[in-house]
Amino acid sequence: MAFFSKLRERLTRSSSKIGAGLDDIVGEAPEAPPAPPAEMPAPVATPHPQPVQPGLVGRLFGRGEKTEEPRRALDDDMLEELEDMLVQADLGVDTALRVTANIAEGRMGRRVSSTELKELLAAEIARIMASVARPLPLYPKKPQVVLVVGVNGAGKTTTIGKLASQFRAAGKSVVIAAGDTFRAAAVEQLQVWGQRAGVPVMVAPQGSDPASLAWDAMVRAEAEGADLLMIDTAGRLQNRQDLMEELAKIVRVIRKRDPEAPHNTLLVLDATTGQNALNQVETFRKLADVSGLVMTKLDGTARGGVLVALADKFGLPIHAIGVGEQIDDLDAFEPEDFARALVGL
Ligand SMILES: Nc1nc2c(ncn2[C@@H]2O[C@H](COP(=O)(O)OP(=O)(O)OP(=O)(O)O)[C@@H](O)[C@H]2O)c(=O)[nH]1
Repeated sequence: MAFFSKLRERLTRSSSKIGAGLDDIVGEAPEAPPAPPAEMPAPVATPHPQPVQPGLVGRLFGRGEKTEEPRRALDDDMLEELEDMLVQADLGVDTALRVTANIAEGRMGRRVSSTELKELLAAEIARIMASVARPLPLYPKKPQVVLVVGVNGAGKTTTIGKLASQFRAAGKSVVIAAGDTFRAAAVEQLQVWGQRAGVPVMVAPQGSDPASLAWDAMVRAEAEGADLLMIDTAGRLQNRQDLMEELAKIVRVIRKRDPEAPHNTLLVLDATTGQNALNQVETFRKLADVSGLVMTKLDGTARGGVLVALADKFGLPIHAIGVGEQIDDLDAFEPEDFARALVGL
C-alpha cells in the first residue's frame, strides 16, 4: 500500500477529531437559517456535512452532489472555537494561537466552508512542519553510530527494527546493540526484530554495563565494516540521574573509538502520550544531545496534533513516523501528506 494512503487510513482517529471539529465549527454558524418545520424534510441537516452521501432519502428529495457546503463568516467567535478545537487536538496553546491568527489574517468576515477551512489549516500545518521534515542523515563514516533514546514503551525497539530493515533494503549493513541490559524482555524483543530485519543483535549478560556492550559493538561494527551501528538504550526516567550517567558513559566510551560518535541521537516519542511528549523532549535534551525525533503510534491515537506542537516548539528534525506495528509501518515524514491527513482531507 502506498504510504500516503496508509497514512490517511491510519491517522483516522486524529483526522476525524480535527475534521469533524472543523465541520462542527462551520456547521454551527450563528447566522444559519432557522430549521424548517418538523414535517418538512430537512434539506441539509447532517451535523458533518462533508462529504455528502447521496443516500435513498437524499436522492428522493433531490439531495446529492449539488448540495452547497455550509459556510460561516470568519469572526472572533469562530476563531475562538477553532483555537479551542486545536488545543483539544493536542496542538498546544501557543501553536493553536499562532495557526488561528495566520488563518484569520486578511480573511476576517469572509464566508468559508469546512473544506476551505481544512485547506487553510493543512497549509498552515504543512508550513510549520516543512522545516523539520528531514530523513535521518546518512554519512560516509563507517560505522555511523545511531544512539536511540526514549522512555520505556515509546517504541524504541520497534523503531530500531523497522529502521534496520529499511537500511538493509537499501543495501546497508547494520549492527544492533541491545543496550537496555537490565530488561531481559527488551533484549529478547530486539532479537526478534533483528531476526525479522536480518541484522545481527549484540547482547550482554543481564545487568551488565551497557557502555561495555557499546564498546564491543563498536569493535564488531568496525571489524565487519558495518555501515551503521544502532544502539538501543534504557528508558528509566524514574531514576533520571542513573539514566543520565548511563547515557553519558555510553557516549564517552564510543567516543574513544570515534570522537564524532554518536552521529545521531534519535529520541523516540509515543504520540498517544499527547502533550507529555513535549516534556519528554525537554527532559531528554538534558540527558542527551538529541539530534532528531521519531514519533510512533500515530495510528492508535487522536492526539497526532502533538507532532505539530513539537515541530513548532523545538524545531528538531522529524526523521520518521510510525503508523503500525509491522516492519514496514515506518516512513519518512512528509509534511504535506501529514497535514492533509491530519485535518481529514
Ligand atoms: N500501533 C502502533 N504500535 C506501535 C508502534 N511502534 C511501537 N508500537 C508498539 O508499542 C509497544 C512498545 O514498543 P517497543 O518498541 O517495545 O518500545 P520500547 O521503547 O522499546 O519499550 P521497552 O522495550 O519497554 O523499553 C509494542 O507493543 C509495539 O508493538 C506504532 O507505530 N504503532
